[in-house]
Amino acid sequence: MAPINANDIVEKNCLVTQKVLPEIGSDCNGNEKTGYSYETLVETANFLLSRISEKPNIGIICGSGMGSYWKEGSLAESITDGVRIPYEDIPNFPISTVEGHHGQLVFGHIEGVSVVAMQGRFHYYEGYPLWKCCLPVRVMKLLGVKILIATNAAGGLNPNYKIGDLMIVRDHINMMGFAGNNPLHGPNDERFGPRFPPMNKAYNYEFRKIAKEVAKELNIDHIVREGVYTCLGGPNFETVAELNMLKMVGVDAVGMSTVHEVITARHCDIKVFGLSLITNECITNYDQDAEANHEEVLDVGRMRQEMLRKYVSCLVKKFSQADPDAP
Ligand SMILES: O=P(O)(O)O[C@@H]1C[C@H](O)[C@@H](CO)O1
Ligand SMILES: Nc1nc2[nH]cnc2c(=O)[nH]1
Repeated sequence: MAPINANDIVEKNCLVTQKVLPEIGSDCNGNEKTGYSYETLVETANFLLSRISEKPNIGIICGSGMGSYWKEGSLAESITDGVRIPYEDIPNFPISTVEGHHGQLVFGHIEGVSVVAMQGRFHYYEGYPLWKCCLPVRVMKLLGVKILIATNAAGGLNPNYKIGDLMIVRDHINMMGFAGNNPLHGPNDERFGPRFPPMNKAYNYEFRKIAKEVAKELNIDHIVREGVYTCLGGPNFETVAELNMLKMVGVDAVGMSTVHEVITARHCDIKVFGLSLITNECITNYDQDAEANHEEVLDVGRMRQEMLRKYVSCLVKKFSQADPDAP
């Protein structure tokens, strides 16, 4: 009998179990996939359009504790005329593996505005390359989305921030990008956007101004801050030395998402508003007993659920009125 060749087993298993998708591009060694083709994402968008009766104007990414779960009173639950489509039913979509992330798209209305919300997002630490984490943003573009509200849970590094505060994202530092890990890495398709997109106006000025005004109207301005967010790859929380380094370079809040989604959105000319819920205090000295943990992140999300629902709902309405492109 011929000896068993491990390669044959792997290859056979791959043929049976691997769903072959038309990913495009490669790195200079010719083996790293860098995206799905425009045409593939059009297929995904057409599938979704066949399930809904109105195109969404605003896309919302519900992060950990920001409506990523389906609970009474959450932002995603407040969407009226809701059409819910689980990620696993959507052609070419990844699936959500994070506790507290429901894993579905919700189409419908908030304050009369047509929206699509991601209940749960995709993270690098789940094993997805950045382009795949951001695939839904490109699909949103193809669905007609003009504005993206990207929310996240983050650790508060600014010593003035308290647990439960909200941070309007003024800007980000693309730490993973410093090492060349970027969702736009690989061949560029001009139908999405330019090869070298600017990022100095990543977070829309007008929306940030509106968000501060709305915070005053809702009487929550005492907990609403504005600052700089950074994303690290995760899944571990940071060491004391790492946090002190981030503090030195001007980071106010640390998370594991958003930055690459925002880059992808700006690349295809979607206007962006970013909002972080400060779910824990970053520990920047060695004397503290406390340790960061995901349960605390979800608990603080639950605690702020009602306020976030109100705040983001108002923002949806005001952004839609302020955006001359949005119907
Ligand atoms: O999905 P987001 O960025 O809101 O969630 C953050 C990052 C990790 O997924 C999780 C850690 O608790 O919170
Ligand atoms: N990287 C990181 N992500 C978070 N998400 C929620 N809290 C944190 C944190 O402290 N660090």
